Amino acid sequence: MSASDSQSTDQLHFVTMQGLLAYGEALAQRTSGERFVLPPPPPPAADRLSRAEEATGLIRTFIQQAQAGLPSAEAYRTARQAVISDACGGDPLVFFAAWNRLLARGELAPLYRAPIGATQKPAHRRPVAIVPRTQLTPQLAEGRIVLDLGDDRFWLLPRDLGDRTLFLTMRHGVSEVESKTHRVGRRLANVLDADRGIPRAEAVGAALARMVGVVGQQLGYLQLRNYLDPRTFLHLISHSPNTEQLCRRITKALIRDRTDAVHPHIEATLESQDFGWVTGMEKQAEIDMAAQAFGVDAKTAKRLIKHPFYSYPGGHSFFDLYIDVIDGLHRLGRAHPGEVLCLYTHSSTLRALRIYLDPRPFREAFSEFGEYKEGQDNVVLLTLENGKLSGYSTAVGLIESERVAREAWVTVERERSQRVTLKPQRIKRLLALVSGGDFGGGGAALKELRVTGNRFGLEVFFVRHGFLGLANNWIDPVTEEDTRGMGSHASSPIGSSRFEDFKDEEVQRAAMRSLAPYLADSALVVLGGDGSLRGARAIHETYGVQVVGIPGTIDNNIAGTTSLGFHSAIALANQSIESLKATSAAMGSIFFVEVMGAGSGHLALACAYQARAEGILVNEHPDPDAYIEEIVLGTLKRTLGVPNKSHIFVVAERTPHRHHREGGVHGLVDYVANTIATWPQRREKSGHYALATATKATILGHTLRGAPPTPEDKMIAQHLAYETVRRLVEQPDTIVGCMVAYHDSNRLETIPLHAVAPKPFDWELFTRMHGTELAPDRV
Ligand SMILES: Nc1ncnc2c1ncn2[C@@H]1O[C@H](COP(=O)(O)OP(=O)(O)OP(=O)(O)O)[C@@H](O)[C@H]1O
Ligand SMILES: O=P(O)(O)OC[C@H]1O[C@](O)(CO)[C@@H](O)[C@@H]1O
Repeated sequence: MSASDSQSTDQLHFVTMQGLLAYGEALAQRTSGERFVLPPPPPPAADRLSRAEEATGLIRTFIQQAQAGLPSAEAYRTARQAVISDACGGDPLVFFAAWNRLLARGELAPLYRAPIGATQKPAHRRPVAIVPRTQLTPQLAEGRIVLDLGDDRFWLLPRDLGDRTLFLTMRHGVSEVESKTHRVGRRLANVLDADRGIPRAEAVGAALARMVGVVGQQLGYLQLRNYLDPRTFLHLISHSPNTEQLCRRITKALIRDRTDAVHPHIEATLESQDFGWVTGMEKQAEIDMAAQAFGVDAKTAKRLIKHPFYSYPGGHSFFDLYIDVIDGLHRLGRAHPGEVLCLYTHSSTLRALRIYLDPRPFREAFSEFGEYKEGQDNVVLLTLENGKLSGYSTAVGLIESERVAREAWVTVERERSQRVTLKPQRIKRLLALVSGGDFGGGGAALKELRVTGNRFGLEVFFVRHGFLGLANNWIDPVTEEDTRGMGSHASSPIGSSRFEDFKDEEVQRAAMRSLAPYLADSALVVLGGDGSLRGARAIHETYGVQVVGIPGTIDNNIAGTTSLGFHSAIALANQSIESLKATSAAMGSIFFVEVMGAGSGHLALACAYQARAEGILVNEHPDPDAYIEEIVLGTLKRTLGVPNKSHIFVVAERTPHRHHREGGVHGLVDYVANTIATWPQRREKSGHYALATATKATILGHTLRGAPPTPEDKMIAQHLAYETVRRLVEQPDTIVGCMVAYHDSNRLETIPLHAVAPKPFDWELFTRMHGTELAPDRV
C-alpha cells in the first residue's frame, strides 16, 4: 500500500462496509419531494454485505481499465454503469458500499491520473487570457485582439478566431433551494429566487451585454466574421428550470428585440451533480445522519462526504461530474469550431472548470475550490484552442463583496499615493539596508545605489544588519572608497538580520528615532524577501517613511519579479549537483541534495529542472509520502543498476514526510536505502554481482545564500537599483511605498507594497519535468 493510501486509510478508517450499508439503506427510505424525484429504492436483500465485498474485485478491474485510458466521458460512464449492473447486480447500494470502501482504502487514487477523454491538464502553458490594465504590455498585446472588459481588465484573444470555439459560461446564481445549505443537484427542479436570483441574473446579463457589445464592435472593426452576434450563439441549458430562466434574462439583456429568436437546447454536459437519495436534504442533516451511521462525530463524517471520489448513495461523485464537464466541453468545442456558445449552468460546472484551469494537480486544485461560494466569479470565459480549453473566470455582474474588495484596493492605493511626501527633484539623501536571509547580488545593488545616487547628487548612507541596525542607529555615510569591490561581493557586504522584534511598536519607535534626522528629504531602500518588504510596508504606513523595496531572496517567492540571489544560488547548486551527478553515474549511487526553501519550492524546482534530476520534493507537494513511494522509489526501481546512470533527487529543506519529524533529507536516505535493500533484483544471484549502491544526502543549505553573485544577478541588481534612484528623483509618486520588480531589462515595474503577493509554484514545469504533462495519445 502506498503512503497516500495509508494516509487516506488513517483519515477514513471509520468507513466500513457495514457503516456504508446502514447509512445507504437509511437514506434509500427517503421519498421524493415536491420538486425532486429520487431514484427508486432497491428491493430488500440480506446478502448485500457479501455482494459488496465481491464487487470490490470488479471495481478494481474498472480502475485498471480507466488507468489504461478511456476515450471519452461516455466510455467512462458506460464502464462505470456496467460495474453497477454486472458486478453489483444493478443494486446501487452494493455499489455505494463497495466503491466508497475502496475510496477509504485509498484504492481509487489511480483515477486522479487516469487518461479519460480530454480531461488531462494541458501540456503547454496556457496563454494569458485576462490581464489587468497594469500588466497589459505591448508584448502581450502583440498579435492579439484586446477586448476591454471594464473593471480595468482586458481579454486577449488570438487574431485568427476561425477555428476557435468561444464559450461564455454562466451559473444560475441564487435559487429558491440554496446549494449553500441543501443538496440540490440534477434531480431537483430549482428556480431562481425572486428577490435575489432574478436581479442577479439581470445584472450578469447587462454586464455581459456590455462586454459582448465591445467585443462585437472590435471584431467588426477588424473585418472578422461576426462571431459575436448573440442571435447566432448556440444557447445551452440544463434540465433545471433556473438555467432556462437565466438564459431568458440574459438574452433579454443581450438582444433587446426578438428574444423569441433564441431557442435554448438542453445539453447533458451542463447538468449538475447527481446526489441520489440525498437530493433535497439539508447538508447538516446529511452529515449528522452519516455521523450516526458510522459512529463518529460530524467533522469526521464530513471527510468522507467531501472527498472528490465519494459516490452519493444512488448518485455519483464530484469526480464523475468533473469528467463529464471537461470532456463534454471539449466535445462541444470540437463540434462547433469558430462559434460562440452561451452556457447557462450550475456552480458545480464552474467549480470543475476552475479546477481544470488551475495549473495545480487535480487534488490540490480541488481543495482550493472545495466550496463554490457566492463571492466567487460567476462567469467563465473559455476558448478551445488547439484542441484544449483555456480560459479565465471573471466576475461579470460583480456581487457586493467583490465590489467592496476591489474598492478597498483602490482606497489603499489612494492612501499610498497620499503618503508620498517626496516631490520630484527634492530628494537629498538615500539610505539602504539588507534584511532577512542574505542573497547574492545585494552588493551589486548597493554599489549601484551609491554610484547612481551620487550621480544624481544624493548623499548615500548604509544601515548595517537590516532593521536591527535601524533600531540601534547603525547608519553610516558611504563614500566611493567604501563601495570599492562591492559589486562582486557575495552575500551582503553591509550585513543583514532576522529581527523579529521589529514587529513591536516600541522597537519601531526606536528605529524612527534613528531615522528622524533623515525623514524630511530622504528615502529608505529595503533589500530583502517578503518578510522584509512587510517590515518596509509597516514603517511606511505607520510613520510615513518614504520606502522602496528591492526583492532579494534565494527563495524567489515574490510574484511579478525575479528576486536577487535566485540565479546565484542556482549556479552554485548546479556546481555541486553536477559533481554529484558525475560520481553518481560512475558509482551507481543515489544522492539526495537538500537545498533551501522551507517556505517555497521555486529554488528546488529550478535546480532540479536544469540539472535533469530524477525527482524533486517540495513543501508545496500535496502528498510528499506518496511522491516518495511512487516517483522516488518507482524511478529507482527502473533505473538502479543501469550502467552509467546517475540518480539525483533534489529536496527542499523541511519538506514534511513520515520518515523524520524534521522532514527534508532527514530519515529519507535511510528509508530509501532500507527499502531498496529488500528488492529482489538487488539481491545477488549466483554468477551475478550487483554494483554496491550507496544512498547519501548532501545538504547545500546556507552555502546557497552566500553564493558568489552571477553576472545575471549583478545585472538585475544594477537595473533595479538604477531604476529606484531614477524614479525617486524624477517620479517619486510612482515608487515610494512600492517594490521595484524585474521581468527583463526592458520591463521594470513597480508593485505597491500592499499588493506584494507570493509567487505561485510552477506546477506546469513540475509536471513537464516528470514527463507527466503529455496525454498518452500525444506521447
Ligand atoms: N510584519 C512585519 N512587521 C515588521 N517587520 C517585519 C514584519 N515581517 C518581517 N519583518 C522584518 O523583516 C525581517 C525579515 O523577514 P523574514 O525573516 O521573513 O525574511 P525575508 O525578508 O522574507 O527573507 P527570506 O525569506 O529570504 O529569508 C524580520 O526578521 C523582521 O525584522
Ligand atoms: O536558516 P535560516 O536563516 O533560519 O533560514 C532558512 C530559510 O531562509 C531562506 O534561506 C531564505 O533566505 C529559506 O530558503 C530558508 O527556508
